Amino acid sequence: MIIFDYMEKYDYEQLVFCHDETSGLKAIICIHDTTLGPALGGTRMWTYDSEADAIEDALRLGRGMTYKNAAAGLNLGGGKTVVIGDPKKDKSEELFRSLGRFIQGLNGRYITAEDVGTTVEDMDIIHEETRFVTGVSPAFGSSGNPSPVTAYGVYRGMKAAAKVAFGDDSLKNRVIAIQGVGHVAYSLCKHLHDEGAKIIVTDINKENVDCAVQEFGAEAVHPEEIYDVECDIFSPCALGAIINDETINRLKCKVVAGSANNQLKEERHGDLLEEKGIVYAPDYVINAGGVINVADELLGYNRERAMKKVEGIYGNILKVFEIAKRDGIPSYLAADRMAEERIEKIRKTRSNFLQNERSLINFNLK
Ligand SMILES: NC(=O)c1ccc[n+]([C@@H]2O[C@H](COP(=O)([O-])OP(=O)(O)OC[C@H]3O[C@@H](n4cnc5c(N)ncnc54)[C@H](O)[C@@H]3O)[C@@H](O)[C@H]2O)c1
Ligand SMILES: CC(C)C[C@H](N)C(=O)O
Repeated sequence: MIIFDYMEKYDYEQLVFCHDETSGLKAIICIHDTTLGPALGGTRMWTYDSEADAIEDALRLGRGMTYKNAAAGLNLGGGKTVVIGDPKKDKSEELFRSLGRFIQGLNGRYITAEDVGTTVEDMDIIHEETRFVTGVSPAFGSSGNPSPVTAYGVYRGMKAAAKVAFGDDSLKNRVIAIQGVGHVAYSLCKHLHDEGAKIIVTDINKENVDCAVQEFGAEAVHPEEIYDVECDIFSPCALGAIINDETINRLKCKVVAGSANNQLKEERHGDLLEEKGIVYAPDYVINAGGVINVADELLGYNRERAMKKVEGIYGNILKVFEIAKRDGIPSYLAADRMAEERIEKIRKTRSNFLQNERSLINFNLK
């Protein structure tokens, strides 16, 4: 990959390579766009096959956060960190403190939180070195693990998508097939079970499946069978790129609505879902509950205020489909348009000179 060509193509601001010999830290911090505010996005720890893969992931995920934060109505730009390493073997206090110092060095242009491979405990260590971290333990006045809140947002967005597809947002007796029943989907199952939905789950981790079967009366299927099950809603809550040429013609659902990031392998798969008459709830709109919740820490965490905003994911999904109808485009493009329109409007609104610009973020509270 020619890095500057890629950065120019998608208008990236900054890419930071972090190395620390003592801790073995090798990390990449991507800041995509800070028009709306400092870039907020999680830290992913993963065993990448190559450095090129890690750079590409940081770039792709950082840009995704710009769209997610903008569409969620947050005063935040988008960024992400990737740490090259095995989260099961390579974590240490010195590694996360070292990362915290690099983040502190960016002086608030980038704020981190949890992502795949990192936990509240890791954020607590980063917090030793920088205040530009969220998703820290409630003991610090912070919001803690974002997953249950992400799940609540997905539940709200799923109801909105059901309203678009079926004209009724009730999930009672709806058959919902969930791929991956980890942190987010476990909490999602609770909401669905409480509303009387029929749940089908799969996971490569048998313990997670057993738990969903016992606690929520879910039916279990083999991971490869999940694409073929007859259902109302298919909910991808494991991996990205699962809507692809191999899976798309197998889907027997009316709605795709789940927490996984980057569900469409390529944009054209969003067009194909539209052609098949499947209502697709764009991933970064429906899964924004976690970032909405951690972002509230920057104002002085107030759970009630944060949850009210997460409830709003219902309305955000409906708005996406209004734009899709207005402009005659598929929902994934409508979501992009919604985010881009907001960024452009705020860019213009804030372009005049102000002697004392008001900061929308209060870092001193942490
Ligand atoms: N945690 C959050 O707050 C949050 C916020 C936004 C987006 N997301 C996204 O939602 C998804 C789930 O996040 P999570 O925090 O629950 O992660 P998790 O790791 O706790 O859960 C993922 C689950 O998927 C399972 N899985 C992996 N590969 C699979 C496969 N091929 N088939 C079936 N199951 C498989 C794993 O065993 C695991 O149980 C991820 O894509 C993540 O990026 C999470
Ligand atoms: C800030 C984090 C809670 C973000 C989360 N990992 C996401 O992808 O939305």
